[in-house]
Amino acid sequence: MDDLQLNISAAKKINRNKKSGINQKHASEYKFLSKPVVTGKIIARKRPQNVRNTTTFINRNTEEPPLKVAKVSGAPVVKSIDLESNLRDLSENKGKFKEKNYQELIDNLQIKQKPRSGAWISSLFKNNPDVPHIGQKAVKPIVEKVFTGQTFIDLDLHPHSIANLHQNLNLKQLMTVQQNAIPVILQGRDVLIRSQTGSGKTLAYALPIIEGLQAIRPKINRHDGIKVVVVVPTRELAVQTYELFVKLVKPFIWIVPGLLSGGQKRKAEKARLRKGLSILVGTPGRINDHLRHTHSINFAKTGCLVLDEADRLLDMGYEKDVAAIVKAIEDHKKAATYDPIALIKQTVKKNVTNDEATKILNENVEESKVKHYLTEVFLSKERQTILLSATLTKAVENLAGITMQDPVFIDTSEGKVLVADSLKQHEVVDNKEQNINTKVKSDTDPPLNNTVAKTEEEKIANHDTSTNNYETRKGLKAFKGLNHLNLQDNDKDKNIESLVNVVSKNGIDSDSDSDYEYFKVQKELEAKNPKKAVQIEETQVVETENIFVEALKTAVVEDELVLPATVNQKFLIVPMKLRLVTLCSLIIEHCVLNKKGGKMIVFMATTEMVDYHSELLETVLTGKEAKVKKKAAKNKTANPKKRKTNDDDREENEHKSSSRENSDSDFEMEYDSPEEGGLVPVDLDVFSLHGSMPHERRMEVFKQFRAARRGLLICTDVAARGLDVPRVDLVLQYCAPASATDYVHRVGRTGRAAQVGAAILMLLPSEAEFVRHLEQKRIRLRQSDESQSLEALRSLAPAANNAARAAIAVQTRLEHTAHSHRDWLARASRAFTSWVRFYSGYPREVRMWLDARQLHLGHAAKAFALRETPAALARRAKSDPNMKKERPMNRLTVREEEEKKRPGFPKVKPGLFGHRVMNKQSSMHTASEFDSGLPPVDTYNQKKKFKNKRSK
Ligand SMILES: Nc1ncnc2c1ncn2[C@@H]1O[C@H](COP(=O)(O)OP(=O)(O)OP(=O)(O)O)[C@@H](O)[C@H]1O
Repeated sequence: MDDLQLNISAAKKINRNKKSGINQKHASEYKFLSKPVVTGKIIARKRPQNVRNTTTFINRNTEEPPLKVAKVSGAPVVKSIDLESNLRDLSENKGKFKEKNYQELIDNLQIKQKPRSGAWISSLFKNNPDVPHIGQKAVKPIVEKVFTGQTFIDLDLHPHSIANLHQNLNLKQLMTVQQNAIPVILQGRDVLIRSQTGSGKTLAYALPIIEGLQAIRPKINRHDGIKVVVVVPTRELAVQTYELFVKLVKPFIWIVPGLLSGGQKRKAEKARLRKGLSILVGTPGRINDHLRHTHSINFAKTGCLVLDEADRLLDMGYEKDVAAIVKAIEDHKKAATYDPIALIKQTVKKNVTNDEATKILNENVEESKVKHYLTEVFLSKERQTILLSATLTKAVENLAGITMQDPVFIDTSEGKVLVADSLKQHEVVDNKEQNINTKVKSDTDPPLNNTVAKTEEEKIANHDTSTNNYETRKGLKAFKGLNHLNLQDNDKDKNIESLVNVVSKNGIDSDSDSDYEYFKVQKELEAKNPKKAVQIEETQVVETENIFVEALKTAVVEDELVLPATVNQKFLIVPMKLRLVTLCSLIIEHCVLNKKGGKMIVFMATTEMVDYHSELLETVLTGKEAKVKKKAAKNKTANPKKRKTNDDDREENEHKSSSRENSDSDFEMEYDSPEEGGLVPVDLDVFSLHGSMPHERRMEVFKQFRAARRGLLICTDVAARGLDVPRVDLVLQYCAPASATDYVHRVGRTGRAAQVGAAILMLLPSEAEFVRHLEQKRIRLRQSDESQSLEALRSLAPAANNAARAAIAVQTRLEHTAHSHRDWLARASRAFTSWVRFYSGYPREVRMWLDARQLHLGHAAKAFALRETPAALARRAKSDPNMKKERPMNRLTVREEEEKKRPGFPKVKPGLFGHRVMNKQSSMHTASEFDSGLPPVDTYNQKKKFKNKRSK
């Protein structure tokens, strides 16, 4: 609306100058009109003032210095008269427009005013809300010790592995999670690991897996089938994990890791699968796609399933794919006939008799007994499951209940180093049974819980850290010396027996021991007879209640979050209109002025925001704009004029006129001397990453940013999980995260492996209390001084004599760039609209602090360098065919109708955890991370058919 007002004034001035040529008033007296509120009411009030000023305009001198005059940006005079008369109509007939949408009329008028180039009244520092200084509460953050002081030699590992770690990975000391997890994984146990970001979880599971595989005799080869499946949520993490496996198998070249995360066509991946892999690393969508469409993928020999970032994998969008993978492993293993003699004969690959094969088997069993039980798991029909994350959710608890047997829970936070072993259940249950028995005898005996609490296991479950270290872990001691397979077999038999008993009692035949079958049966029972179903639940509770469950439940309920102590966490409260310039300032300060060369990650809410901001910031800060303009000019001369629609013509003309104007200076209205608004380009590498980018580009960006010594990465939450980019020393959350968990993972991209890092959370004044939410989760942040936040811009606009003027110069340039072409404007509007949508979709848990109703959308538009009203922007977005309207789903691999029918994990877990589990809504509203990245198979076949037809 500023612009509207400004152009009206200018239009009048020109008309009247033409008529009279008399000057009575200086132009500067009317150039800084106060900003009217964007409502019809205000305009109606303002209008008579302009009418009264008519005489002054008539008497204006035509020879006013050009620098002081607002530019009309190519808008023809006739247009201005139309506008003027329209406005008069509006104001004078205000009462008569009842049935029309008054706001829309204004917006339409405003749209006709495009483009708003040239002179501009900056309101960057006007009408901003006060920045609250909320201080900080005394929060004692949970601290996790990263290194233990012990070395890899202290573990029972192959000497080649240790040498490889020293020489090729330069790793010597053990991290806490590695020290605790490696021995347990080597035992072949199912493990759930929680440990802070950057604490070395990947090596904690990869190293023992390689150890278990290399010990198999005769040596495995790639034709022996997929022994290990590692599922991770993003393609970048898949590449990273695969690369670690490649490094770890160097001394054991017969183990072949493989990657299924895109980058290649389905055909190439199929060929790789046919050739054979020992370890498969991939994203859920991609693996699932091959499960559906590639015959050579088979999990019959899979002895180990790893779900990294388990809580993320259970978000909506991934859950069904993960469920399908777990089911496939179970089904393939069930269908396979386990014949060790046949396996030996196949592996040895020469004609051996059965006796010889038995001899080899016995020798190898002897050999493997000396080593790890994990090796035996690989040779059996069993499966080890490893779940990992820095944060736990109820969905993970649920998954643990479904997929794990006798699991161990390892939590390395705050000296707890909790290792809760479910095998203690038998003792606990025994105690309970004893108590129940005693209770029958005497009602005066102490209650059950009191008795059990005295046991060692209960101490562990209650997080009694005094006795709870690695040495005193009863679970492991209890397990030592026992054959894992025997234990599992016994337990399993018991469980199956009880299940089958219950099931047959209820008249349903099932010989299945799979969790899925169990739940299918359970659901059917529930539907038939709810009471009987409850009976199963109760039976299960008594059988399986154990310290693992207790410890996990406590961890999920407490939901306290751990972040590396080496990260300096701050929050910065910035009024909406100043957000974009503050972002520029922080980037300059960190990536340009920092002599050491900073590497920074900026998290934004949507893919459109990432695209737009990375382009805009690169253009404005590095002076790329000039180069682009030159290129565009060249193209224009080279390309013959195309036929255009009326609309196109209009926009083209407007664009031309704006370019003409901008050839003088962009900042005449802001400064006495035009050069004050000039920006000095800086040397900055800008990268962008989000889930909707073409796969090759994504990988390229990821690898380039990893290798870069300095630079800026603007990304969505797709980069928030697991990515290990060296030397990232600042993480800026430009948009508030959707949960405290997301906050932790974003911050976790810095301060990895005990390195120093910093994290800034940028909040609006209305969002300030979000910090309290984080403090409740034991996250400590300090408030940053906002008065200093624009200082760095002075190096960008050296002629500006203070930070505020520099900010105005930068904002003006940003706005100018955003309005320099209709493509820019379309991109900006898309970004703005996607952000508004994102904002109104914050999960309920955080909506009280991140409340869309508190937003001033007019100010928000300014933060996107836009000059239009939110209504006009919304209309533009509505008519924009490129604007994504729906949340992405796994639409490339699975059709929508199919998707609805696909079973996920059961939502209600009877027994162990006994409550309803709702998976958290994914925060990646606009990312297509869930896609496998492969085209639908039908299209592929159709193409083939089409080609065949044509060739005939
Ligand atoms: N023993 C070790 N000594 C030194 N550095 C290590 C050691 N183990 C792992 N690292 C390094 O620590 C960094 C973080 O490791 P990793 O990516 O496995 O962390 P993470 O716990 O999986 O993090 P996130 O939760 O973010 O996924 C990596 O750069 C890795 O090379």
